[in-house]
Amino acid sequence: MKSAGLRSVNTHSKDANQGGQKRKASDVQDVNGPAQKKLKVPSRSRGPPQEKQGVVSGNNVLPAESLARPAGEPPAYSNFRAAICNSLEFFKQHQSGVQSDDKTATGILLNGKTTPRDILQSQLDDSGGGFNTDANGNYIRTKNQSLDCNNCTYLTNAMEKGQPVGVIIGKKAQGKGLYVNTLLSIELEHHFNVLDWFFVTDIWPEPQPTQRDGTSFIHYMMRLQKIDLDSASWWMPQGQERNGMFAVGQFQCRAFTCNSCNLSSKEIFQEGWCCQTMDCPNFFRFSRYGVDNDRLRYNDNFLNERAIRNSAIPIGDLIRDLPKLESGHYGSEAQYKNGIVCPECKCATQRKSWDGWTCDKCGFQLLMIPKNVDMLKIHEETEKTAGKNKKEFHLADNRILQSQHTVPGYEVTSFYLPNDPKNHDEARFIGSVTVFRPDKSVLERQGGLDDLFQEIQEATRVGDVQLQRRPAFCPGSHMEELTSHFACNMGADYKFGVVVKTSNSFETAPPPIMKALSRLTWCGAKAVELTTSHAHESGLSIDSTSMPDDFIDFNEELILGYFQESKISFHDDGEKELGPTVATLSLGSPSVMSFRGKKKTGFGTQDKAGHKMLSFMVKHGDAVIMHGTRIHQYFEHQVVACGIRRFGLTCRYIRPETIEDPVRRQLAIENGKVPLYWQKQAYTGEAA
Ligand SMILES: O=C(O)CCC(=O)C(=O)O
Repeated sequence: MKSAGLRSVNTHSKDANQGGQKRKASDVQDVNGPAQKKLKVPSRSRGPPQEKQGVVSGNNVLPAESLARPAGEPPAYSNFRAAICNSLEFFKQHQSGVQSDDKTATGILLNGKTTPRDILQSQLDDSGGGFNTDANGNYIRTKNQSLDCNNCTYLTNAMEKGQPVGVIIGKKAQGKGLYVNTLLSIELEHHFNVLDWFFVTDIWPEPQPTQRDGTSFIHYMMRLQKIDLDSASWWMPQGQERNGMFAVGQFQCRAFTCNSCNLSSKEIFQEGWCCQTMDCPNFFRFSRYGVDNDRLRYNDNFLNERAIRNSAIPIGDLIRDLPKLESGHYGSEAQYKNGIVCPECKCATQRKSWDGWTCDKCGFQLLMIPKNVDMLKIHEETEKTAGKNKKEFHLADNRILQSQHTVPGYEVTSFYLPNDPKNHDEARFIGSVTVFRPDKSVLERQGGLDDLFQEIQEATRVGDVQLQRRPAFCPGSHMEELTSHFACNMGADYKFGVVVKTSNSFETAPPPIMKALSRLTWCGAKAVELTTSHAHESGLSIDSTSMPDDFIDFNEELILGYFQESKISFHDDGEKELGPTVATLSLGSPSVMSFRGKKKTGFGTQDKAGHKMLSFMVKHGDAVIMHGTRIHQYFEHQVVACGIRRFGLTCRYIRPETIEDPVRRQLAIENGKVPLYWQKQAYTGEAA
């Protein structure tokens, strides 16, 4: 989708500096009790994107200085669309302009005029929407709009029910770095701004003014009226707060019945009455001769009439209360990943930090450190997930080969992933995925994996492991999206799609991180040994360049923390810096891991990835080892958490010789060294 918000802009703004200022201790609220630690905010996310503002007048763009100051402040705002969508109950659409619940609109986003006749006043919004883009990416109508389209259906249902609809106003790009809202002539300080609650009073079709290419299409328009007619509207220019405020009954718009279709239509245009029933022969025929459809103007009685909302649907809070940890909750249930509206400055802010929220604008902090989850809860979740995933391993492609290995304390299963069918004369298999499933004693004994889960939870609770959500898409732009999971990197730097910056070396890493590294190093080496010897013994045709016989010790660990409903979507670990083995230890809630062929390979198509070829449940304590660089060329994997608290600790080998910058290269070498103390207590498996 070509969208204004997708434009990438400079992040070093005036706001960014304000956002970075030091906070007083009194600004920190702690929903758990007294504050135990300060929140850590990813430095790049402190400031909203910089933008210039202006107003469009005819064909000219006037500078922001020519705009009036608004009469008040929006009840919530943000420069990031995702922050708005995450923080508000009534609007969660990251792409579309209409939010619905049970096919009824609950919120809309207006980015400016979508039809030439769109109007936004103090108590009224008359607008349309729904353009297509032509081959050059220009917004243009290419067909009549149908009342059956999703958004029309949601808005019609909202009109029939008298549903309160929250309205947000945004800005559109009008040139490089210049953003405007063509509906208002006020200076909008923020990119997305909540207006108020409205309700839909009318929906009608109208032929839109002729486009540049000479075409004109029918489009549905809607009229929304502010619910609270008594309060002044913040978006009016200063000094004009009360302009356009009318009472019910003060104006009345006439309606007439069409003598052809027998249906009533309002007299909405100054040019006179016309029938607004689409399939009526009199549709849009004015009794006056020579009315120019391109120059129609709405009738004042239509604009100024105030309707009564007849509905039992309660008007909710525009802004939700700050979250409180409910009793019986652990703090990583899905709702605690929602954003908040800062109580001090009203900036909508996402939860970026494992331990709470820090306002993007003023730095206000709200702590909510997740409580440790016990094993009983994890067992419950595991049983529930196992009930839904009847097969331990789901192989949906017979080109994958499965083998079983005998290892004391573990059930070990390997899957050999096939070569891309496009590579006709090469090896049959290019990589392996090996799952180590520990038995009860490996999990439960002292110092076992159950204990390790408690240790890692504790490390995140006290701040020894600081997990953060980072930008995953469109970093720095209004459409920036954060990862679903929280991450922290230890050892050598791992730079992938999402940059996880760190100075944590293995020297200073907390014990659970080093214990996980030690176990994964053993699992990684064992998986390589088992799969290569099995392949040789069985005469499997494998690509030994992709899956070398030798295992290289890991020098990096990425810790991912997952709340309920968190996931890591389909991706690969194919960075050129990486060694051939990637090993993940799963602690806590179960999850489902899936592999699918990438698009442009013989498993998918030119523009679509293939189906899921291999899926399996990953339980608490399982280690999954991927061995083979070409796995990441042909396949991608995803992991979906099925519970409230999961950690995925993934170790890799970063090849220092691939790091060009000598300082970073040396740092990677130093940070990735395993201290002697930990080398001496390396995990060596379970006794037979
Ligand atoms: O959390 C997990 O189990 C897997 C994480 C992963 O896929 C990755 O770090 O690339």
